[in-house]
Amino acid sequence: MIEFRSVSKQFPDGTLAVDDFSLTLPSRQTTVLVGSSGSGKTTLLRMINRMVDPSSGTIEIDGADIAQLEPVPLRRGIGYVMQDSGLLPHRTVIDNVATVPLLRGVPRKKARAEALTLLDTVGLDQTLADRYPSQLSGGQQQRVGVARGLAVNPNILLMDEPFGAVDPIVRAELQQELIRLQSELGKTVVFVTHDIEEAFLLGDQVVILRDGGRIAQVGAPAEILANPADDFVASFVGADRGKRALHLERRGDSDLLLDSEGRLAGVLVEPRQTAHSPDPQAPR
Ligand SMILES: Nc1ncnc2c1ncn2[C@@H]1O[C@H](COP(=O)(O)OP(=O)(O)OP(=O)(O)O)[C@@H](O)[C@H]1O
Repeated sequence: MIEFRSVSKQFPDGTLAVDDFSLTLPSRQTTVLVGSSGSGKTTLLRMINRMVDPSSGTIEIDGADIAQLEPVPLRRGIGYVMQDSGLLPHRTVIDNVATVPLLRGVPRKKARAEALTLLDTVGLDQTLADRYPSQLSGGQQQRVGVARGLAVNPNILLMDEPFGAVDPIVRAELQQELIRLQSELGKTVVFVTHDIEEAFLLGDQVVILRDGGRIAQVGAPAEILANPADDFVASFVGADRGKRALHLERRGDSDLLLDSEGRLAGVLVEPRQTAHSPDPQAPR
């Protein structure tokens, strides 16, 4: 579990990127931070692995205040996947995936064997192992980026617009791949996007941000769709309602969450009926 408590970040030039942000991110679930450009998503993500330190407030991982942990080992134990894959251009695919395990002292042969297995995990043919990143498609590069993020077998996987730079078809494939991976691996995923459809597709918990990392609404996709907290959220989630991939429809006594082809993606359960399900905001 990751817990932000009254976290703010002001950069030296005075920009208040995050203003008093508090949130619990449950273990083994995907939390998606979604908001427009400059709303503080990347800053929030980078505070989890101490690439950025808060100006005030605390962040805990499983009860440990990360300000008390050494940044480098902390960072090496958390998977991080970025938009441009962040691969080292002069290293082969296999060496890119094995980089962090090697830095952590895993013997070379073992690190490479594990990296080969990870290529399978992310749906890449092992024959690509000896290519350089420039010899791969954008989608393949992103898969290598995900494999690299998983290489240290982290409990936490941070993903910063990982599918933002690929075309829509490849993007849809990568999204499905992540859903499959997550159902197998059960990581605590924190995913940043500015695409609300992607947020609803991938998120167990979706956090809609205004500027300054202020939370406009947090909840499961169906809850947000059914009860947008205010006009800001309503317009954010309904900007292209006509083409919406996921939408709610009332059938009899139930609110059903349907995809664009009318297939059932979920059933909305009223909060009062979920007394036994955990409240994602409740401290645990
Ligand atoms: N190193 C920095 N120094 C000063 N200001 C910064 C720095 N990094 C980010 N900011 C500012 O902090 C605010 C939040 O930035 P951040 O990158 O977290 O937003 P974001 O929601 O991830 O945006 P995007 O979707 O465009 O990536 C912005 O106003 C940005 O200009």
